[in-house]
Amino acid sequence: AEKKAKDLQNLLNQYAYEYYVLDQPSVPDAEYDRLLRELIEIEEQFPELQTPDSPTLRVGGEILTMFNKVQHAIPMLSLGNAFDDQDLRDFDRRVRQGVGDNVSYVCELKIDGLAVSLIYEEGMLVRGATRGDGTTGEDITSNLRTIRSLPIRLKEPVSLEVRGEAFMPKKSFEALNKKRKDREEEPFANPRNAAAGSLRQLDPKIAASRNLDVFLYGIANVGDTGIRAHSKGLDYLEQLGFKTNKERRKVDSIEGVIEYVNGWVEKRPDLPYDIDGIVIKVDSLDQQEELGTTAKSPRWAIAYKFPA
Ligand SMILES: COc1nc2nc(N)nc(N)c2nc1C
Repeated sequence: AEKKAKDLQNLLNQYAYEYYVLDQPSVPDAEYDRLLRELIEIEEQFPELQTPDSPTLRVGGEILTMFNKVQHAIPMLSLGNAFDDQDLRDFDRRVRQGVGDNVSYVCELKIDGLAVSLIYEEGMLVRGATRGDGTTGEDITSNLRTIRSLPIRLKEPVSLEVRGEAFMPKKSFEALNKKRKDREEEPFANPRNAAAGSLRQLDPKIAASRNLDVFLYGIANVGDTGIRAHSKGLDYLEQLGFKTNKERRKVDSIEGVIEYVNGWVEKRPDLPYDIDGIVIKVDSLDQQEELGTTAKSPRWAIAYKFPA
């Protein structure tokens, strides 16, 4: 039974990775469900065989009485805003005054969800938290564990902290609100509120039922990895098994940024999730360090906000 359980855990985690992270399932849902039921039976019979990263744990554990407060060793900053092309050109001028004209930017979709911090030790998820006020957040590990696209065990046994945005896809939002209306419950105003409401539940089974998703967008303690470009950091996150947003693009001028931004103003409604803007970051980590941060925000990044 031990080998059977191990094989099933690994196989099901691989299937879930292909389905939720790569969006390229290799087996039909019925096959996944059949194998999962088999594993549930084995683990019920031999509880000691249930590993911390067993797929049977994705449905949520015991109900918490409260969320513990946690401190962010590295503050989770907020982003300065840009509202038009001129703001973007001003940002670019400030950057080039600081680090010279040889600058590349990474453009990323700004997902309209909830910023989260995830700490892994030797490849295992040990803590997930909300941003809170940037210094103090809430420990919502039990809820974040239920997000199928978030790895419990990384592909390499590394220790690091990553940041990203947890969100509810539009389709899940519409289905959830339909169910709430049928039950005469108050519908959620938008997917962001629905995601926040789901992650604030003390019962992880509720979060597990809400089809939440997450895109990781940065490494907090990147110094330890030896990576020197943000774009390489995102590639590294993918190698570790994280889900990153594939629409990102590295450009070599603010003109390239403006072209990318204007392109997404049109294409925004076609996305399967809400975005409220575009985040633009200096790609070189050396240049990021040279520019530094204010008390609130990095000088090397800006959020272009779409008109509400
Ligand atoms: C570097 O700091 C940040 N980077 C980000 N990147 C993306 N894609 N989306 C965000 N919401 C975001 N937020 C912050 C504070």
